[in-house]
Amino acid sequence: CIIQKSIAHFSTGMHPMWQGPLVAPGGNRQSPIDIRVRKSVFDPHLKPLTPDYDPGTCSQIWNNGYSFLVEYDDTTDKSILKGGPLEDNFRLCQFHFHWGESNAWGSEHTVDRRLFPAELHMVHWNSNKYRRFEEAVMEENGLAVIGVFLKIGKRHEGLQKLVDALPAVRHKDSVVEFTRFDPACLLPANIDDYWTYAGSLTTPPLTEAVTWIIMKQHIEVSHDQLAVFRSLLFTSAEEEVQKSMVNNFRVQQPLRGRTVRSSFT
Ligand SMILES: NS(=O)(=O)c1ccc(C(=O)N[C@@H](c2ccccc2)c2cnnn2CC(=O)NCCCS)cc1
Ligand SMILES: [Zn+2]
Repeated sequence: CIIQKSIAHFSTGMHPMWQGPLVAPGGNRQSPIDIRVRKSVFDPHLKPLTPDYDPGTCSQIWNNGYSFLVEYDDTTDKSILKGGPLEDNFRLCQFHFHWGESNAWGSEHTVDRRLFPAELHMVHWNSNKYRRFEEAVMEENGLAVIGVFLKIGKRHEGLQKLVDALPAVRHKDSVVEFTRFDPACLLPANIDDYWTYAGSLTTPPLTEAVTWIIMKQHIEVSHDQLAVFRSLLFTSAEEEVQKSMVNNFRVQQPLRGRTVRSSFT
């Protein structure tokens, strides 16, 4: 999902644009949200998630001035997500993270108000119904995003290859080739236990196109690995004032009567 750089440029003027409009105009399914565990409803019809990713489709890392995106070639159905709450085939186009300046906060979603130091988003679009990402992102059932919470603990061996590449994309709009990375290594051991709800992109255009699938089990990364995320910059090499890329998360949004379903009791 190599998104035309122009979109990223167009939207940079509105720093800190993440906070963006607090709620999209007329939005009643905005993200992120606080997941109230006792209010979630067990749905026995939810199937296990069946991601099937081909590391060969990994292409590059791009610092787009809000996060760093690891992008995948999504011109074929080589890296797809099926099952869970999804009726169709969803193609992986990119993954990225949100994190804080300290380990005390950084995630976008919370579980019973509990914050995590960071959150991984794996972004997929509905390739049964749409021909490309840009179409799907405007449609109600266009996207599926897997959210995984990160906790500080032991070093994540699979993540290290990505961490080592980050200094090459320190500044906004920098891109570096990045291949043969298997995104499945970032998923927790148990992907059968998740919450799912209808929501939106958490950065502009905030479109209400996302089926969110939030993993109950977190992954662990080391303090030093997360510190490298914080060494990235929101700003481009030309700008004289450099701003650390931290706290790139959106404030929580009202549930507006939505039900959060769980795949587990
Ligand atoms: N945080 S999240 O998982 O909810 C999330 C997932 C995907 C996108 C996204 O793909 N947005 C791009 C887009 C391009 C075309 C139409 C609409 C949206 C865009 C807009 N300006 N830059 N981009 C590039 C981009 O990928 N931004 C994601 C930032 C990391 S949160 C945004 C948020
Ligand atoms: Zn995100």
